[in-house]
Amino acid sequence: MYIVQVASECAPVIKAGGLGDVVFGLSRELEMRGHAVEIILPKYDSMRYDHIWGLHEAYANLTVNWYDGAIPCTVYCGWVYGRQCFFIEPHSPDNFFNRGCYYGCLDDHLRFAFFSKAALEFLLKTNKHPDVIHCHDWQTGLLPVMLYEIYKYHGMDTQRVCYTIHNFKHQGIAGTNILWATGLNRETYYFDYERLRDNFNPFAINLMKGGIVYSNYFNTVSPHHAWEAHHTDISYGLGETIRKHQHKFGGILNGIDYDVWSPESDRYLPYHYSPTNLKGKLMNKKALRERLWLGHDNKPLVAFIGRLDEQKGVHLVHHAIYYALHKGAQFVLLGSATEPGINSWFAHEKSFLNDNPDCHLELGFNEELSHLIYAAADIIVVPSNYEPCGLTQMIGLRYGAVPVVRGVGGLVSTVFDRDYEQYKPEEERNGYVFYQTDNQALESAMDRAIDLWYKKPKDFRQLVKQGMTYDYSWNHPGTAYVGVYDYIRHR
Ligand SMILES: Nc1ncnc2c1ncn2[C@@H]1O[C@H](COP(=O)(O)OP(=O)(O)O[C@H]2O[C@H](CO)[C@@H](O)[C@H](O)[C@H]2O)[C@@H](O)[C@H]1O
Repeated sequence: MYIVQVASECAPVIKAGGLGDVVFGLSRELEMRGHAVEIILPKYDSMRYDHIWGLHEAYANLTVNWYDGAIPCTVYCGWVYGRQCFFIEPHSPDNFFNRGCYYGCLDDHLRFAFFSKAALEFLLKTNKHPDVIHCHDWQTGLLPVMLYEIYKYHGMDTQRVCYTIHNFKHQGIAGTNILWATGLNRETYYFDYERLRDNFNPFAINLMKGGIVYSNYFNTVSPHHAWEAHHTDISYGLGETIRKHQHKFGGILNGIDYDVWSPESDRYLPYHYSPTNLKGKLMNKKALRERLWLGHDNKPLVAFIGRLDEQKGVHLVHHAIYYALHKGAQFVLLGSATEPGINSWFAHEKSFLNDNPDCHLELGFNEELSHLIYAAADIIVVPSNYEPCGLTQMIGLRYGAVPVVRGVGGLVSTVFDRDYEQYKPEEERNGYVFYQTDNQALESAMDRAIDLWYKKPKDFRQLVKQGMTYDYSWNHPGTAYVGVYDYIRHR
């Protein structure tokens, strides 16, 4: 099969969060299975050019109609650890992707609507005929709309679209100017509840809704979150639309790329280790402590890695820091906040805890450091309010950091409580789960994890090993996505 991924991120060259990991990891898995995969991305000025090999101009004069005029683009091609990527660079005073950031601009919906259109235009002009176009999140929600309403009539009539939703919270709520910009035009036609009109804001269109309505199949990133999206209000107003299109909706659990995330071979780790030899893990812990000026007492190291926002349960993350210290553990946080309030809250905590030898808060995005933290940590906390899948608990498991998670979304499908899991035998349990959103719930799970580390180190090590032997690679999800692609291709 020939598959084209169209996304706003691909790790490690463009990574703001888990979306980047998924686009890269899934593409690698598909290629290993013999499928041809190409990835189309925006050419941001701020992406990590040091992770691209052989970047060269692939298509010089791509003209993309935009409002009444057109924007010329150059398309570059390069390899990101073996994956063939095309980077679209528009040339216009809008400067869509030269903003020193990936997201967070007032005209984000225009930037990514343009990108979606340019991706289709590129496929058309270069005579590429993928069997499946796989789009991700609101940024590319308009792609299937334009494919079926415009590009189908220019010869792109065999392409099928799989649309994956990684986060229902961000839907791309936009004005109808998007319709005029992209050439979809017919405002009354699209501004309909059956098509793009937002279910709650009667004056706006919803790009994610467009992706749902027009794709051949759409999914979120774990079966449990698919259930939540269907039956609870976690889909942020899209429940009605999901129910209407439930015949083509599913949940596929993400994997993690074991070529990138393996303590046996991780290129960022000073010491390698495996479930049968954990000595290297201890040495990484020492290395991290030295790097972050932490004390070397015999204490468990608790970590949090992730975006600092409401989704991740920031109030519980904050409580986890102080509770870990209170319980005689160390705490390392690596996180970045886009919301100014949360950013200054954690910046304040950082300066408050600056001289504490048992705590380090690193605010910002640092891929290299994240690997060392996973490898050094004994426990990783993921107290999310909601979590479509969650990669940090899966990476934590792989690196021997016992996850303490809130029982929502994909966390439920991947972490099984050592003491209370009913459906798994003891030797298949791998962490701790709590359900409520209050401090006491988190404390009860952290208590159990930290107490086991102190009081029954052998049992703790056993739990670590059980987690490390779980298979959360792309193997199973790869099969599931190929199944979906095959299904939509032959329907
Ligand atoms: N400050 C930092 N520095 C370095 N690395 C950092 C970092 N903050 C986060 N990361 C890394 O980014 C990834 C985050 O994974 P998550 O599952 O938390 O994704 P996120 O919530 O962004 O995305 C959404 O998409 C993913 C993928 O589908 C879903 O798993 C998830 O539930 C959904 O919310 C991990 O690889 C983590 O190590």
